[in-house]
Amino acid sequence: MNEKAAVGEKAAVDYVKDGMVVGLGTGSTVYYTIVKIGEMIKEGMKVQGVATSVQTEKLAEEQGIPLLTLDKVESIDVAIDGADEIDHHFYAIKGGGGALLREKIIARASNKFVVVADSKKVVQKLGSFPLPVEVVPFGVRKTESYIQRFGCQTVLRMKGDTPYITDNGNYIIDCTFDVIANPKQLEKDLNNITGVVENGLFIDMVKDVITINGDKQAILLDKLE
Ligand SMILES: O=C(CO)[C@H](O)[C@H](O)COP(=O)(O)O
Repeated sequence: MNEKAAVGEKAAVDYVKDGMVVGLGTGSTVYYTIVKIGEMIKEGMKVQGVATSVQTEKLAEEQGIPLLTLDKVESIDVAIDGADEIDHHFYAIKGGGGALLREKIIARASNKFVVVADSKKVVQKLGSFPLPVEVVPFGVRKTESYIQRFGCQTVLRMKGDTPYITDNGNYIIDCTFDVIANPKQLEKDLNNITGVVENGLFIDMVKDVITINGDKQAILLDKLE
């Protein structure tokens, strides 16, 4: 079994229980969680999902997972999602797939937020992966210049010849820092810029991380406090 399948399926089996409302992340790792939840439902378990993207909505529907909108649920028991990078303090970069805003809203609304990450995603320091920042299209070049003041190189994400558009109708600026020295502060600073909607740093949100150890087993990562 590949690493993504191993961590993705373990999350479904270990965290999703009968009667739960589950936040369904976006991407190629949580794909395996969603497919597994679909199987569990076919075997008789009652689970409802809240999707973090249009892409996940489609996948969940294909797998027979009943969906609710966020404002219809009282609380989300657990949300499960991938990450682009995660460190040992459980700070994460997300948004490689462009779904960071809905992912963060759903992670925030969940009683427990679990990240599924193959071994390549676990890093000592965040920053090798360009940090996605969702911005409103109006005045994007101005917003980009304010972001650059934090010492990064920026690229407006494109899809073909036109800017990539998120499910919320916004743009994404990918920001290369190499190393993010203080993720906690940077998360706040970026969100203080007028024109920034949200950034892909997830700070003090992740409760558990499922990854792969040296023996190729899916395990819970130890957290450095
Ligand atoms: O944040 C995300 C999407 O916005 C994904 O969770 C992240 O990009 C990881 O994706 P994958 O599991 O495909 O590597």
